[in-house]
Amino acid sequence: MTSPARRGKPHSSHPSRTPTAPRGEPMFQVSDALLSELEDLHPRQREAVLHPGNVVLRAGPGSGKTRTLVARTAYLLETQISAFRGVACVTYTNAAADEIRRRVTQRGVRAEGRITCTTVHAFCLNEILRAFAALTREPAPQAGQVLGDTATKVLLQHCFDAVGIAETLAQFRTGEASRIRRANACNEPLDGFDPREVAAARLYEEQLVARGEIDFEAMVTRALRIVRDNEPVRDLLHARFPHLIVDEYQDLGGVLHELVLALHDLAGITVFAVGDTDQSVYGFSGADAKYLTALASREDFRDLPLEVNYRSGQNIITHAEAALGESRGRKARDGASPGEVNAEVVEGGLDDHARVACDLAEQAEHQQVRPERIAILYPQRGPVLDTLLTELSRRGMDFLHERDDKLPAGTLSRFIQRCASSAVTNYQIHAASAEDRPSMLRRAEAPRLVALEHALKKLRTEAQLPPPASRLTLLRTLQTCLDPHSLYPMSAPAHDWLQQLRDRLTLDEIAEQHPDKDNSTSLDDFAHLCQTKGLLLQDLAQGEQVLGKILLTTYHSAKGREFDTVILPGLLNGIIPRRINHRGLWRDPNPKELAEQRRAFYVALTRAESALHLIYGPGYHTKNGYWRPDGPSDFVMEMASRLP
Ligand SMILES: Nc1ncnc2c1ncn2[C@@H]1O[C@H](COP(=O)(O)OP(=O)(O)OP(=O)(O)O)[C@@H](O)[C@H]1O
Repeated sequence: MTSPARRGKPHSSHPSRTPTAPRGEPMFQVSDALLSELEDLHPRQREAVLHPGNVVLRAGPGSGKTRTLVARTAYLLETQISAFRGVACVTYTNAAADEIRRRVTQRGVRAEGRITCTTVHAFCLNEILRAFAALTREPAPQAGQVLGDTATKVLLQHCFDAVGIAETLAQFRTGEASRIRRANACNEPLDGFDPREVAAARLYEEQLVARGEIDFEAMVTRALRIVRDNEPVRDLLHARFPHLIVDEYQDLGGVLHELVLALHDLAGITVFAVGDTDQSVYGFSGADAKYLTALASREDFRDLPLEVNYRSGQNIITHAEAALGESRGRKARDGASPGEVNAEVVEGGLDDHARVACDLAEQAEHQQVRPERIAILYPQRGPVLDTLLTELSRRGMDFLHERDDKLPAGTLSRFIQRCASSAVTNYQIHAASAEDRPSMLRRAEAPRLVALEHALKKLRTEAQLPPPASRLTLLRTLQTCLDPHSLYPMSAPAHDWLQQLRDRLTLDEIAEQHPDKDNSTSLDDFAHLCQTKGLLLQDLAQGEQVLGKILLTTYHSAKGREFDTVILPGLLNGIIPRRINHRGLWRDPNPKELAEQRRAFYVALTRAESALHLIYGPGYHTKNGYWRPDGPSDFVMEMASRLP
C-alpha cells in the first residue's frame, strides 16, 4: 500500500489520515483534481476513501455515498494500484455503471482499460465466465448462448409443462423461479416454495446445461462455482482487480453476496460496499438488505455510517423519515434551506391529479427551475401514467418519458441509447443561443465521444471482429454520426437516425457475431419498435438526462438520482400501496410486500432537493370506469400522523 504524494497546491486537511508508504515502495502522485475532491469531502467520507482495507458505507439518501464511491475509485486508480491493474466496480443497472464511469473520468483519472464498471451480471459473464470458464469444468458461453427474456420464459413454460403444471404461466412466474434457483444455489431451505415449481426450476437448470445455454441467474451461480472451485482463477482475478467496489449492496441477492464473499475471503480482493437498507426495493427479485447488514457486522470490514444529507432540506428529510416509519435522525447540511413539502388535495379522479401535476411543473419552471431538474414520478404503469401522458401532451409540455423496459435489453442496445443521448445533447447545445451555450455545456451529462468509442471497441472485441484500420477510424465515424450539425434534432424520428448509425458503424456485423443473444436480436427489435411506436430520437436516450425536458419516470428508475422539484401524483390506496396480481387474481400486499412498497415511496420522496408535492384525494376511476373510493394512500396518512 502506498500513500499519495502531493503535487500542486498545498493541502493540510488530512495528511494524518493518509497511509504512509512503506519504505522502498514507489510514491504515486495525487492529481490536483483528486486532492481538491478529497478536501471537499466530509472527514467521514474521506476516511472511507483512504481506508486501506474493506469498507461498508451504509448511509441514507443524499448522504454522498456515490460521491465517496467515485472518489475511492479515483483514489485507488491514481495512487494505490499500478497501471497494469484495475478496479472492478459493479452496480445494479447500466445507467448507474455509466454514471460512475463518467464521474471517475471527469475527475481527470486515466481509467481507460483499468476500470471495469458494469452491472453485476455483465461482470459475471465477461470477467469471470468468458475469461476463465475454458480453464475450468464450467461450459464457456459461446455466441448466441445467452438467453433473452422471451427465450427464458419459453424454456420455463416448457419445464412447467414437463412437471405437470402446464396451467401455470411462465410469464407470471419467472420471479419465483429465480428465487427458487437462488435459494438452491445458496443451500437455503426450499420448504416455502411450491414443490412442483421447485421441480420445474431444477429441470430448467438441467435443460440450460444440456442445451449449452445460459441465462442471467446462471451467470451468477456459475461464476460463483468457478471462483469457489478454482484457485488459479482466483489468483488471476486478484491480479487483475485487487479492489472490488459494489454499489447499492442492499439490492444484491444471496448468490451475489456469496460471490462477493468468495472474491474477498478466497481470492483476497479488497471490498468497498455501499448501500442503504432503507432503499431496498428489489425484494421481489430475491434481493435482501440483510446481506449488507451481514457484511457490515464482519470484523474485517470497517462500517462507516454517513449522517449528513447533502441533497434535501430538513423539512423534506423529516417527511421522508415519517413516511418510512423509522426515525433515522438524519440532518440536512448546515445552511441548507428547509425545503417545502406541499399536500395537494384534489377532489376528482386521476385527470385532476394530472392537471395539478402539470400546473406544479409549470409553476416550478416559472420560478426558474430548469425543466430537467423537475421530475414527475409514478409508482408503476397504469392509469396514473396514462392520464399524465394525456395531460402533458395536451398542454404541449416538453417532457421525457422513460419507457421503463420497453427498449431491447443488452449491451448493444445500451450503446445505441448512449449514442442517442449524446446526439440529442450535441444538437441541443448547437441549437442553443450563444448566451445559453456555456451553461448547457456545463450541465450536459451525456457520454463523451471517447467513452462511446471505448464501448464500441469493447463490443467489437466481444464479437471477435478485427480492429479498425486506424485508431481514429471509430472516433471519426462516431463523430460524424453524432455531429451537432446533423439534421437529427431530438424530435426527429428515431428510425432514420438508427438506420444511419447501423450503417456507418456496421452495427449489424456486431449484432450477428456477438455472443449475447440479446445483442443479436436487439437491432431488429429496435428498428421494429421505432417504426411501430413512432419513437423519436429523444425516446432512445433513456436513463440519460435530456436538457430542457421534465422527466416522467417510475419510483424505481428515479433511484440514485436527484431533482430540485419532485411531484408525486396518484397517492391513492390501490395505486400506492398497490394490490398484487398473484396467478391472475388480485390480492392485498402481504406485510413484506407492503414494507417494500413503502421503501419505494421513501426513495421517491428522498429524490427532492427543494420542493416535494404530494397529490392525493378521495379515489380514482379504474380502466373500466369504476370509481374506487379508497381514499388517500395509507402511506401519506401514516406519514402525516407521525409528523410533529
Ligand atoms: N461532502 C459533501 N459536500 C457537499 N455536497 C456533497 C458532499 N457529498 C455529497 N454531496 C452532494 O450531495 C448530493 C447527493 O450525493 P450522492 O448522490 O453521492 O448521495 P447518495 O448517498 O449516493 O444518495 P442516494 O442514496 O439517495 O442515491 C450530490 O449532489 C452530491 O454532489
